[in-house]
Amino acid sequence: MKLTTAKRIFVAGHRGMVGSAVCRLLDQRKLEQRKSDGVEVLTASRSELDLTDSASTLSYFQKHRPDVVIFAAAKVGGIVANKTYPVEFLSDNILMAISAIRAAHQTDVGRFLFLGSTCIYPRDCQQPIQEESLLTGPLEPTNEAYALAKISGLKLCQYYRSQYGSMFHSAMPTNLYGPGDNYHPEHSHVLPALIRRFHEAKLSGAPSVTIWGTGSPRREFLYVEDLADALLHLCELDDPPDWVNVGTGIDSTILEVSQMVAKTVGYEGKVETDPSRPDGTPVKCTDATRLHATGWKHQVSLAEGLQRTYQSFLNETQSEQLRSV
Ligand SMILES: NC(=O)C1=CN([C@@H]2O[C@H](COP(=O)(O)OP(=O)(O)OC[C@H]3O[C@@H](n4cnc5c(N)ncnc54)[C@H](OP(=O)(O)O)[C@@H]3O)[C@@H](O)[C@H]2O)C=CC1
Ligand SMILES: C[C@H]1O[C@H](OP(=O)(O)OP(=O)(O)OC[C@H]2O[C@@H](n3cnc4c(=O)[nH]c(N)nc43)[C@H](O)[C@@H]2O)[C@@H](O)[C@@H](O)C1=O
Repeated sequence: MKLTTAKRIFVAGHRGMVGSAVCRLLDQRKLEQRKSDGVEVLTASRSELDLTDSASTLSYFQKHRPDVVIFAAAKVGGIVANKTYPVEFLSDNILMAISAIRAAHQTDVGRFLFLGSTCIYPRDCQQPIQEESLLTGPLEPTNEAYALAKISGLKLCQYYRSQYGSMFHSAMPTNLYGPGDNYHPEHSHVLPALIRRFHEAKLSGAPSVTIWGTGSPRREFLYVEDLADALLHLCELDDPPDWVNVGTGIDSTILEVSQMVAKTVGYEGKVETDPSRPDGTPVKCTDATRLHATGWKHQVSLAEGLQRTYQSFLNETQSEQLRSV
């Protein structure tokens, strides 16, 4: 089953940054026009469907019978949220993955695309990170819980595919950013945290902004609308990889990235570091060879993506829709 032949497409986590970008892209591609042929994009808020509840998840799948599932629901957060709440990051994410993947099998879903993260790879694995590095060494302690849940989801998809022939496969996105991100000062990822902090410093005229850690870790960033495009592309492949990195192959230090954010926001003060805060993985950059071999490459540079994200941050702040949870 391919996306373009599906009648019912379930986007799990449609209110999140990734799920909402996938829904916007489906809409742009006029899948809505196929409504006359009975094509539907299915969504369910958490109050309608708690995906950690396997019985409710199975009944939802039995009732709505999706053909294709893009699974962008998860408990998500930055380095401090992951480090502080390992119980929830492991248990919620593993329950969601197992409930949904099993329900998909039990209701004959034609394609299931699971989303993991590049934090599944060993902390000190060879760079750039190839898919083959999975399970070759210890995980980064700050996100071990989340990574274990994501590895389980990826492996469960792979096992259903090999044991039952199900078209279940996974994408491992690198660090993401873009419209609809979470701007919580402590729990968010680095880019939304810094956009907010530099913006507030500009407004208050603060002489300096402090970033966490030493500023030396290297990270790769992908604009969420590029990710949405990659996910739809993967859903069209006849024989997709069991799991594939989705990234740009380009990384920068956190200090360099913070200077880019300052420039985007128009902040002219100093940038200071706080080494008492965790650095996490020293380097995390994907090898995008497997992805490129499927015929997909990112389009949006970090400088351009930051401009677009800052604009959406300003719009979200003005309309009081800023997510900060
Ligand atoms: N953001 C990033 O940098 C990266 C994200 N990813 C992966 O991409 C996917 C999407 O992440 P992102 O969009 O950033 O995350 P968000 O936090 O923005 O969105 C997550 C979505 O999952 C929903 N959700 C959480 N728990 C439940 C539950 N128990 N039942 C039903 N729905 C639930 C949330 O619902 P509600 O709106 O009600 O809270 C929300 O809509 C995740 O799998 C994540 O692991 C991978 C790499 C990097
Ligand atoms: C996507 C990925 O995201 C998480 O891993 P992470 O890559 O470490 O994510 P992060 O965005 O929170 O931090 C990146 C770097 O940036 C530095 N940093 C500076 N200043 C701020 C700051 O103000 N906030 C944050 N969060 N980080 C900051 C921070 O110290 C670190 O060195 C995983 O837990 C897991 O969720 C996962 O898969």
